[in-house]
Amino acid sequence: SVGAFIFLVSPGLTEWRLRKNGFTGPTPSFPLGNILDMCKKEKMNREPSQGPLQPSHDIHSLVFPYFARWCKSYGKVFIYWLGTEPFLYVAEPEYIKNLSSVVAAKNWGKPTVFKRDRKPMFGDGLIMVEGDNWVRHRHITTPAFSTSKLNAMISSMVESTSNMLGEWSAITSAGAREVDIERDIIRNASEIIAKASFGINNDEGKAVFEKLKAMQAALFTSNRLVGVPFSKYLHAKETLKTRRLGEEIDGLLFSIIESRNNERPSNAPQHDLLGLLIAGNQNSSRLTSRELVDECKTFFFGGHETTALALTWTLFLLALNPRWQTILREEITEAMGGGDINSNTLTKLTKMTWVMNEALRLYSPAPNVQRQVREDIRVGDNAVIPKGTNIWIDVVGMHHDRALWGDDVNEFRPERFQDSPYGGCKHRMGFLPFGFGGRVCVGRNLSMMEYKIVLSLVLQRFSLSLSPNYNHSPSIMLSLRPSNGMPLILEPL
Ligand code: HEM
Repeated sequence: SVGAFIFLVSPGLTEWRLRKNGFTGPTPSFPLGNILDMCKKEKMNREPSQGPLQPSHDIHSLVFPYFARWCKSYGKVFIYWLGTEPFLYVAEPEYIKNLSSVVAAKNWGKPTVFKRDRKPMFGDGLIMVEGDNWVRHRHITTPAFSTSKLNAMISSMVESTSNMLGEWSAITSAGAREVDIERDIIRNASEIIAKASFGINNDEGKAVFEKLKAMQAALFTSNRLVGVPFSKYLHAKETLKTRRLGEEIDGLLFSIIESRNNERPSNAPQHDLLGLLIAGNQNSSRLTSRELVDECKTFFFGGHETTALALTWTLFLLALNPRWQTILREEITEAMGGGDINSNTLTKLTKMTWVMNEALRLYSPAPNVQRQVREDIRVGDNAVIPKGTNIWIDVVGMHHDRALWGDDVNEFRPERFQDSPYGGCKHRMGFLPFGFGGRVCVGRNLSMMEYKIVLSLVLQRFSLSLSPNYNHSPSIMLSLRPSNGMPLILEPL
């Protein structure tokens, strides 16, 4: 049929146009593109190369062996193929700056493959919407993330975290010392984000939370082959399960929104993000209930694992660097002055901000930023990037690039952020843990607040070291995770 013909031929045409425009890259095969190459090399590099207690932070060739290899042959900007989709690989900050000056935030697309595969998680929420719709979503969501609004969430974050630490204390006082902190930190962060997004103080909220967690577990098994045609049929059972859970979650969120819409204005306003969106949802560009549902899911999926992993990798780095545990503990004690954590305390934790940045640099939870070109664009001399090309920005690659950071690139040195918000990187677009331009992460203040609260409470109660059972194997499962968990030894203080 004509459809099949276009399906077979159009990637070839794009490949031809890209090559004609001077872009090189590994030769793709049909229909998998360069995927086999990517899978093969990944397995070969899985052998642990160091002892468990001296893990190396030089992780680029470990997590993206194929990119590290292709960079050697084709440089920091080249084309590769995920299935039948062309991706422009970019690990060159100046190139990103140029892209950013040619394409306005609202004209960026998100890769179609990525949208389709993540539909159950993000729907048409802020991460995925484009054009004028993105402008409208961004405009309505941004005020909900203002510092004054977020401050109302501090006490609930403290409460959830204190429960987790209570469990850790019970474990240590029963004689065990090793805890897989990754699992608990993710669980805590998912509770925090559910409370912050739509509230879980009633049965409906609790049910949404449980189903979202189940959906995440199902997505992990089904979402591996991004871009390969028909791959969802290989995981038919999980695909079906996710779809059913998705419908149940939507139904519950719709009814939460409906009952909130029907509440009298005299009722106490809800301080979660959904409540703030509903309160700010007055004029003609308001978000529909469908869109509000998708924002709730977007905040949940976009907001908890990323923050949890920033914390997990930080605790790992601190376990290896006891001196920084002491430095932070002193800063926390001084900032709190014997009182509780509040918004004032948090702003005083400047060294903790350096540590967060350094952890986000070495182990960026969002290992890449993805975009799609909606119109042919011209970057630099004559090279035209054809409409439909996906852009894959290798954040891990840039964060570990010696040419950008210097010889101490793979060392944990938070003080590099003391005088520079880019950590002394030679190019300010070389440090992109939260993306760039108008589409930069809307939740970064929320994540920083949560990060500081959790880290302060942990460091006040425990001193940390790495368990001999830890096996250093960071890998990409949507986000950058320790593939064998994060067992730490906790010493109560
Ligand atoms: C350490 C934690 C986090 C990291 C590393 C992170 C990272 C990112 C990155 C890389 C992007 C893409 C930006 C781009 O395309 O240029 C993004 C966008 C986004 N993030 Fe985050 N994020 C974090 C926490 C959060 C939290 C807590 C929330 C919400 C509660 C959130 C919600 C979003 C949303 C809605 C977008 C889409 C923004 C837009 O396209 O306008 N993120 N984030």
